[in-house]
Amino acid sequence: MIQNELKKAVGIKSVDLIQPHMTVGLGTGSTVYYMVEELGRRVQEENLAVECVTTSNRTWKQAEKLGIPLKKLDEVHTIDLTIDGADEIDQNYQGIKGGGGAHTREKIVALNSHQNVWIVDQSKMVSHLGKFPLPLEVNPFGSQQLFERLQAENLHPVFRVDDQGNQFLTHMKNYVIDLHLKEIKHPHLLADWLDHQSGIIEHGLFLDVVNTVIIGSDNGPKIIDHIR
Ligand SMILES: O=C[C@H](O)[C@H](O)[C@H](O)COP(=O)(O)O
Repeated sequence: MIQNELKKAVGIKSVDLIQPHMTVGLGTGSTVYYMVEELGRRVQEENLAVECVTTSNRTWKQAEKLGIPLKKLDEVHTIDLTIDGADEIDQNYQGIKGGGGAHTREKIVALNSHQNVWIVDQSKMVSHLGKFPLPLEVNPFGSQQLFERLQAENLHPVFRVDDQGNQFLTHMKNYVIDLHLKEIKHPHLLADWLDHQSGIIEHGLFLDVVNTVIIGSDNGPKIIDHIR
């Protein structure tokens, strides 16, 4: 199966986990796109009653068009379930997110959710994290000094640029620095160090977050449940 078909299959499958009257977090990305389309269909055709918060303007616009009831994060008390994509998941179900630069809002929503589900095609499953560059959302103020600090630590930073070669901006108008690490041997130690650097708004290591992973494979979606 081609990659988009795998993404579509897991996107559709994940909507089965949404129960009536849940508050649901909607992630961001090309896999989540299919989940949101299917959720919109069930809201429209099957009167599935839910309220949703989103992790990006992109997802908000898509969900709004489909008539999915939306709330701002600060308007809800709890989030029952969040469904999101991931860029890499290792054998301990730790992840890297932020390939689209949406990881700050994604992490805020994830850490406020009772359950987190990641939907991925099989290419995202890896033995060790780090082949995918680790995204950092950084404050533009002092970003050059931060960049040099990251260089001095041998973390191989690269400022992300957009298609036109301009500085990539997140929707909060911050920069993204990607760390080209090849392999992250100690994800918790790295996350802890990054958490203590001024100027880093959020990094893309999502550790001990996910409860369920749905992996798209040629044999159909495979659900790994009760991870934590
Ligand atoms: O910033 C982007 C998000 O973290 C996405 O969830 C992640 O990049 C996976 O996206 P996709 O499903 O398009 O590969």
